[in-house]
Amino acid sequence: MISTLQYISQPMHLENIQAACEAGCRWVQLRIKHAPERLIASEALSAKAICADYGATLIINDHPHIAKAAGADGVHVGKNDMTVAEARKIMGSDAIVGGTANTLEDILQHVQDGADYVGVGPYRFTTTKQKLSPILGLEGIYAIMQKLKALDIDIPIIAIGGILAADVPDLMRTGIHGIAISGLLTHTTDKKQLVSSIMNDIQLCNI
Ligand SMILES: Cc1ncc(COP(=O)(O)OP(=O)(O)O)c(N)n1
Ligand SMILES: Cc1nc(C(=O)O)sc1CCOP(=O)(O)O
Ligand SMILES: [Mg+2]
Repeated sequence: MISTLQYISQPMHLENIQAACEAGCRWVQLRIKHAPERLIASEALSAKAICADYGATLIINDHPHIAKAAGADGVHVGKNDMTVAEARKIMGSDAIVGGTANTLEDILQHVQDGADYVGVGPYRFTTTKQKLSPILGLEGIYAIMQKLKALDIDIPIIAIGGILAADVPDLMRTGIHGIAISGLLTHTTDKKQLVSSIMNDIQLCNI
């Protein structure tokens, strides 16, 4: 089952992951950019231990070999990484493999490659990721969801990029499965309140 609320980690990764889990988030993506692979591998092992304590799913960004070695639940790959199909070969059929999309065509490719979910963004401008694809906004995400519906394609779509708590109801009404947040949760003091109010909004839109 793909969670409807996903936390994407930021520096002070282990502390932030612990805090996200403590606040009630049960899906974590370890996203460490521009660091030696041995450091990412060691952080992945520690992140795995934290997530195991909370029964949280752990996804490793960009690095299927590290994900597999750490016993993570899955991996997320984007345009500048290996393909979902290549990542699947490394991770095996039981693992979770997610891919990034900015267009309907990207999504269709990931579906063909056997993705379990697709992260679609950016919803709005964000400084968390460099070299952003074109901003989709609510209209862009809605248009993509309508096209998927017309094609009868049912894959969990996770919106990402600059998402704020107030965006959640409108975003969920486009038909997406859930959202991924990074800066919002990282920089919020009352994380428990934020997570529970977002989860509440997500649930209300699923009734
Ligand atoms: C859920 C989710 N969606 C999209 C991304 C972005 O992945 P990618 O395009 O590979 O960019 P980086 O995160 O590697 O900078 C993601 N990580 N998670
Ligand atoms: C990791 C990532 N991928 C994106 C994409 O558009 O593919 S946007 C993004 C950053 C998400 O962090 P925040 O919630 O702080 O904006
Ligand atoms: Mg990537």
